[in-house]
This record gives sequence, C-alpha cells and structure tokens, in this order.
Amino acid sequence: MLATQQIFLIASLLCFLVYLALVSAGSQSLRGMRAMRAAALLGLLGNLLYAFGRELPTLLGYEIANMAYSGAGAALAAGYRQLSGRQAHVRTLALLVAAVGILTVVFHDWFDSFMLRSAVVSLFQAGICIDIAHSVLAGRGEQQRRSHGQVHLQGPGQQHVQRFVLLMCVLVAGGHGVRMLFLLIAANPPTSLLQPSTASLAILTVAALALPALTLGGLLTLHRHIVYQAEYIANHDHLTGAWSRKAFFEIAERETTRARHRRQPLALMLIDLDHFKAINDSAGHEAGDIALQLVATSARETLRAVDCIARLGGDEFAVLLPGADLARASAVGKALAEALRAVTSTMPAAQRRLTLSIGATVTLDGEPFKTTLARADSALYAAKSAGRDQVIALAPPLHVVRPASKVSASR
Ligand SMILES: Nc1nc2c(ncn2[C@@H]2O[C@H](COP(=O)(O)OP(=O)(O)OP(=O)(O)O)[C@@H](O)[C@H]2O)c(=O)[nH]1
Repeated sequence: MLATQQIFLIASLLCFLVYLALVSAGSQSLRGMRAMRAAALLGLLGNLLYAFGRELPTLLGYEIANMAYSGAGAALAAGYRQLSGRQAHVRTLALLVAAVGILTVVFHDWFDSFMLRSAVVSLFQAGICIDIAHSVLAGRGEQQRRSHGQVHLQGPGQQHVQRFVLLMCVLVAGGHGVRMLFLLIAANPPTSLLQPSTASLAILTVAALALPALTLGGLLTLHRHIVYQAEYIANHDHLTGAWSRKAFFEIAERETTRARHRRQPLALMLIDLDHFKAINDSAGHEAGDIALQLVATSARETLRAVDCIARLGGDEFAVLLPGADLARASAVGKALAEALRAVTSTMPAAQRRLTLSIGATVTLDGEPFKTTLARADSALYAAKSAGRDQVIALAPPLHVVRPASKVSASR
C-alpha cells in the first residue's frame, strides 16, 4: 500500500470519527453545527477519493476529490464564522468552491499545469485558514464582552481550543505558502501531488490531517458553547438575564470570603419593586415582565462589571457590591432608582409608576452571609414601611445609618 494512501485513509477515519462525535453531540439548533457536520462529511469523501485516486477515474479521483476538499474547507469557514457570531456568507463561499473546481479542471484537462493548479488550491485553502483564524479571534472578543463580570463561566479549556485552532490555521496557511515557494524555486518541481518525494509526503500529511484537526477544533468549540449555554441557563434568570437565586448564594459566599481575606468591605442591596402586583393587575402580566426586565437593564447600566445582580424571586433582586461601603451602596441604590426613572419616563403609564424600595448593608467581618442578608432584609422592610420609593442603609450592628432618606418625592 502506498504511504499517501495510508495518510488519506487515516484522515478519512479521523473525519468519520469527528462526524460521529458531531452527530452524537445533538443540538441541531446550535449555530455552526450543520456546517461542521458538512465539513466532516466532505472531508471524509475527499480523503477517501484521494486515497483511491489511482484506482478511480480522474474525474472522481482528482476533480471531484478536489471539489470535496474545497467544499470541506468552505464549510469549515462557514461553521467557524457562525460559531463566532459572524455572517456565514454561504453563497460567496459556494461560488469560491465552484471557481476553484472550474480552475482545477481547466489547469488539468485543457491547459495542464501542476503549478497553476497548486497555486489555485493553495491560495484558496490559505484564505480559508486566514478566515477561520479571523473568526476565532473575533469570537474571542465576543466572548469577553459576553462574559463581562461572569468570568468563572469561561474555563481555560476554551482558550486551549482557540489556540489549537489558531495553530492549525498558521500551520496549514504557512504550509501552503512554503509549498508555493518550493514549487517556484525547486530545480525539478514535482508534476503531481502523488509523486513519491519527502516534500510531497509532508505537504500531503499536513493537508490531509488539517481537515479532521480543524473539524475537531470546531467540535470542541461547539462543545464549549453547549456547556456554556447549559451553565448560563442554570445560573441565570431567563426573564431578566440576572443571576439566578442559586448562583447568587454561591457568588455571595465567595465574595464574603474574598472580602474577608482582602480586608475590603462588601455591600449588599435588596431591591423590591413597589406595588408590583398593581402593575400586573392593571396592565397585565406582560407589562409586569417588562418592568422586571427594565430593573435588570437599569441595574446593568448603573453597576460595575465586578458587581453582581440576581433575581431572588418574584419582584425581588439582590445586588452585591464588592469593595463598596455603606455610603457607596446608598449612592448606587439612588443611582439605580434614577436610572430606572430615566428609562421609564417615556413608557406607558403602568411602567411610569415604577419605583423601587432598597435596603442596603455591608458585611461585618466574620459574620455568616445569611446574617448580612437578614440585615439587608430589615433595611428593605424599613424602606417599605417608611412609604416605599427610597433607599435605607443599615450598618452592622443593626442600627439605621441613613434614616428613611427619600430618593425622590413619590409621584
Ligand atoms: N409579571 C410577573 N409578575 C410576577 C412574576 N413573579 C412574581 N410576580 C408577581 O409579583 C407580585 C409580587 O407582589 P408583592 O411583592 O407581594 O407585592 P407588591 O405589589 O410589589 O407590593 P409591595 O412589595 O408591598 O410594594 C405578585 O403579584 C406576583 O404574581 C413574574 O415573573 N412576572
């Protein structure tokens, strides 16, 4: 058996295994999944056709094999584009694949030139690798933006996958560059890719293994996306996007320990919408949902990336402010109420009436978090009892620091 045939058979097997893994990963709905599957299948087909190229008619063993390879590259590029949130541009990629197919036929059957065929294929494959690298780098920025303040959801695994894909792109694009250079300067340039020379074998190995390797990178990226989505759903409130109650208590324990170690203050605010039931009753449940979303949006505009907002249930939110003292917590509470007022000023009457009661406190060194939470709850209760639409801050031990200061006159 020829060495080249073995390489292509190994690459076929790898493509098949990656395809199986992509199928078993399920989740058809995930962006990029279909393109990755198509890349693995086309890669499998291309490698098999190349493996038996000598036994098959030229049309199958060369032209169709080439088309399958180009198609696999294009599908990979589309998949990585979708994974990173870029537009896939399927039509443009399909046109490029067709152009590569036509040119290889022209430079094979009409004007036989191994050099020109190689130039077309190398330019296309190097371009695909550059585009994939671009997608990976663009996706990295996107994830950093999305994970702002949620860093623990992004494990180091994702970075390793991105580095692996980038390395493969550099290897393949660089390999095609070296190949072109070699063809240009070699005293006796090869006249066929299947010519048994060490250089041809090296090029073939890189080219054949690049496809399953890049498809595997896509599979790993998809896997990280699935894990990320599952973690996101488990840790976030679906309506407002705020942290879930469960995640909040985990974060609170961690932040309490961190504040103690760093000897820094940690403030906690409990926020409850005023007369929320009336909004639901008068304007409907949907208007109530919008009101809850507005609170979360206003909070995100007001808070820093290190702060954390969670929906504890119903119309109650909690906010952790690492490094903030009581005065700062009061100021943030007022700023939040102000931001909500600004957002709702142009809204229908039901949401325009939206005000907040806020109870704030700071952790006392060494006390369990549930004690801090109980104090913030007392402050919130005091704010409600004092007429709502205000921030009340309670310092440890339990005494009122800012008695019933109105954020604004109630409307
Ligand atoms: N629209 C909507 N309403 C919800 C949701 N979860 C809980 N509620 C409603 O929130 C209301 C909670 O009202 P309460 O906190 O008991 O009372 P309130 O009207 O806000 O009055 P005060 O808190 O005393 O100012 C109830 O009517 C619940 O049905 C939700 O996800 N969406």
